[in-house]
Amino acid sequence: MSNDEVIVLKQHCLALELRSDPIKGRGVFTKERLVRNTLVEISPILLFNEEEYASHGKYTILDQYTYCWQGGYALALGLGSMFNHDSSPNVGFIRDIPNKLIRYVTLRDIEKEEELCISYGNHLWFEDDSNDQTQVSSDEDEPFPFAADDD
Ligand SMILES: C[S@@+](CC[C@H](N)C(=O)[O-])C[C@H]1O[C@@H](n2cnc3c(N)ncnc32)[C@H](O)[C@@H]1O
Repeated sequence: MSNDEVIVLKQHCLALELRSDPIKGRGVFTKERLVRNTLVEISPILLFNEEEYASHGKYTILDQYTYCWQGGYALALGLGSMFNHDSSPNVGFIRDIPNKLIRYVTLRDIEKEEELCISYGNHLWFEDDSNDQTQVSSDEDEPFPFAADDD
């Protein structure tokens, strides 16, 4: 995929697209207006246990993608790994531990052409390029290992 190529996700029932940004990399955008509480994605997860993650995963690119999970760390398959961070997110996520899924739901109405973003929490490992950098506390929902471990 070249940097400016748009991938239309035809298999998805919502009109979502992956677009690339020179700083943030790939991100998820909507081509249609979405109302609050719309389920935009269900991602099955791949679970790495604590030992496996500590020995291997954390030394790889996985460390930029994995969510803290009961018993280890989880890689969201599908679009779940493509949501960029915004400190005022328009999408929330809910871990379904027994079913090993993450559900992503809109937190407000979202206009056509907006990027869909989640919050990674307050402990970022990169310079935040989101538009509104107001800090919000989301301690209960720190998705990434850096956020949980590096204090
Ligand atoms: C879970 S990935 C998101 C998908 C990623 N953009 C890609 O192309 O694979 C997390 C990475 O995206 C980038 N990223 C996400 N949100 C960002 C933001 N607000 N500002 C700058 N970089 C961001 C960072 O490089 C981060 O390590």
